[in-house]
Amino acid sequence: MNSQVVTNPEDIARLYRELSLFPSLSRADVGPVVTSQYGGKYSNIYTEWSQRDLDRNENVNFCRQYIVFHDDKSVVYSGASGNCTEIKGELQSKDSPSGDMKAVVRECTIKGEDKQFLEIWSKNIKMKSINLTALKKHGKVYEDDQFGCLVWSHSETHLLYVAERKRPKAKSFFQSESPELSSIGDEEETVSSEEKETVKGEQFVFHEDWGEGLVGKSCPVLCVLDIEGDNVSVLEGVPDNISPGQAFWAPGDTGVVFVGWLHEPFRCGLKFCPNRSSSLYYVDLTGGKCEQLTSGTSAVSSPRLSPDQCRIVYLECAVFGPHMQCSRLCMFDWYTKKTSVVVDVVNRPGEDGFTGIYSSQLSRQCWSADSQRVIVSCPQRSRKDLLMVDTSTGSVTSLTSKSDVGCWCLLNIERDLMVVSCSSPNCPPRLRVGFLPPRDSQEELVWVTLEDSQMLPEIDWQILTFTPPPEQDNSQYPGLDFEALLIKPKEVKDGVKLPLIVTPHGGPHSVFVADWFLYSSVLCRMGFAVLMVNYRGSTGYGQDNILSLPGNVGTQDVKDVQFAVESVLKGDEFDMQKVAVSGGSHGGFLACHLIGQYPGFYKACVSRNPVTNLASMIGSTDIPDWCMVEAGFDYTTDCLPDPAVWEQMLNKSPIRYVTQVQTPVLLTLGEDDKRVPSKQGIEYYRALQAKKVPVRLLWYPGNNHSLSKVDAESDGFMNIALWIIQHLWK
Ligand SMILES: CSCC[C@H](NC=O)C(=O)N[C@@H](C)C(=O)N[C@@H](CO)C(=O)O
Repeated sequence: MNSQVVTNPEDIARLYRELSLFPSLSRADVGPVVTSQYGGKYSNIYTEWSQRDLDRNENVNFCRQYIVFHDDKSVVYSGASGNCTEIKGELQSKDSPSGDMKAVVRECTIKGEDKQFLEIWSKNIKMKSINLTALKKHGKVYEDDQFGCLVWSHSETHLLYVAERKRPKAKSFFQSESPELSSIGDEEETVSSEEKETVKGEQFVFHEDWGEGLVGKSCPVLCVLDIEGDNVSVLEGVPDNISPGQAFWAPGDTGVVFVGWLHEPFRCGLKFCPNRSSSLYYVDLTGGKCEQLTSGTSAVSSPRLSPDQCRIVYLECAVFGPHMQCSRLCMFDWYTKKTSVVVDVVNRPGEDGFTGIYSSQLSRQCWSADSQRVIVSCPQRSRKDLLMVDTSTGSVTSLTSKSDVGCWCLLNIERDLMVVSCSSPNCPPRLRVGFLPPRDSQEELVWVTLEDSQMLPEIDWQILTFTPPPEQDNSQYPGLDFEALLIKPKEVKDGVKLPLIVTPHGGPHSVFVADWFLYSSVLCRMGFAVLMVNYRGSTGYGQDNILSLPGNVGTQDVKDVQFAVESVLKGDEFDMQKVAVSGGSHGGFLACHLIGQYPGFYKACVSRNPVTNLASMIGSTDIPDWCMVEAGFDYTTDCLPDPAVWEQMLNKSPIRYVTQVQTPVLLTLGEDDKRVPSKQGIEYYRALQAKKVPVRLLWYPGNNHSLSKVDAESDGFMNIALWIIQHLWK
């Protein structure tokens, strides 16, 4: 075999183990400014990381702190303060604004029972530990990014968080009454309040939840802990037809502002679906009155209050339609009660290259100290950059587009000190800080690295741009181009042609930005080139690019990927007899389409939780609207099955081409997938078996759509790598 590919399973596992050690940055908090008696200033930076632990088969979370000496506008000196500490059992934590206290929502098991506590720490003492489970005021606390929050009031006397609404205990009509609780004769009835609330016949009522990644989360409620009084109250006044989340204290702690998602007539999947009907609301704490602050005709998310507590920025996009779209950055003026559009949707990027805002979530803190600017990290074509938005002019300036780093994520900004994670396909995440220069200043932004990582010199990467041939241009949205990330070994022995693994992303409205990808990095270190295709329909290229795909899935996206592959193969770097395709979800849809529409071209196929039949998916997925929209139909909640629609859906699905498939297929399915039900993969599996096409199915219990638990991710990688090797060199 004239190649330089690592094929020994032990060597592959060693490479995976080595590269999986690199942690990812999940959070950073900036502590208060401390001034020494000599006038020197410093702030503590608290960071949280996540790392795969293959031996414990879990993702381990840990924190590390740093000290940054500064003069409020530049970093003078910085360094780590102490080593890492593993974080266990902490669902949420948040320092108070002054930094004097820290709140922690902790989950622990006592005598076999899961319990949740809300702890208040001050200096070196745990001042309070409130047993939320015993209080029985609500269900489990929400720790997710969709609804969850843990917010100190400006006065530092109250804490705001989100939990599941308390559900009355249900019992059977035939359950015998427990004697000590029933009254006999003149004995005082001593029925506990809980017993009084118990309802019969409700044990098996279906409670729909918010779908993939939010399983069991159905009716969130806003909860407030009065720290001094030690009591928890569930906020009243929230309309019955909405699910509240992403809450924070209004100016002066007069009430609470939050996002409310409409959950009537039914809930659909909400994770990665920022197009769900939602509005900003305000509940006044004194009168309990609830006021809707935005129109209710759009989808909003990520409301963020300015430091001067005068304005709220938030993201807005259209309801239904493509699940990820170009967002508007809007602003609500607290005192005039007026909303305005700061940055509108960008249909086609202009001369300045700004392609629009694509983000389902602003960082927890994103305002500059002067309450005039907002920092957004979002995809700009195949990069992810930091954008500075001037909220009074709407101007957008990239702070990082000239950098050779491909991916910048804003973790936090406090008093203009930004904390960021930056990475590239050949460089795992690094932690950097830098002061945002004053408004209208020409000063250069200077980044200081707090935690470096190891650049991998063996990995080379570049961004390729493609213009579809005229016959593949989209007549409704003409002139669109697209890109791909090409990741390949830096050193290639003379005469060796690289094997190529083609990876279209899922979504379809998402994007591969030049970030650190574990799978691609290991495959590259094994000797493969990886082509990660951002076909038309990807986010980050303008709204027209996104809108060009719905109704054309299964053709335009498939042709874009094939065009990119054939363009790359024209060079003599790659071995066109050793090309594999691998994708997940909609990426799996594309992988199955490619092997059906180009029989024999791909020598191996890997498909993770693939969409294989839109018609059979619509009745079982948490995103039925996605099936209709991507097939080219408008969706309404009362739409019913229609044979003509199902025929179109079938025609656009990979299952339609399964009779042409020759390529061996590896399917990896998550048992708990609510997004693309595993029956999709099994339907395709059976069709291949019937055709006697080599097919292998891996089934991962306890895993959902992302297959991101350590066991599925690591076992999945080994099987994918060996499947590709087996069939590229047979
Ligand atoms: C982050 S884009 C997700 C878009 C879409 N959201 C809701 O419908 C979605 O979940 N699409 C799936 C079919 C899909 O392709 N998911 C991708 C991207 O998350 C995946 O790799 O799982």
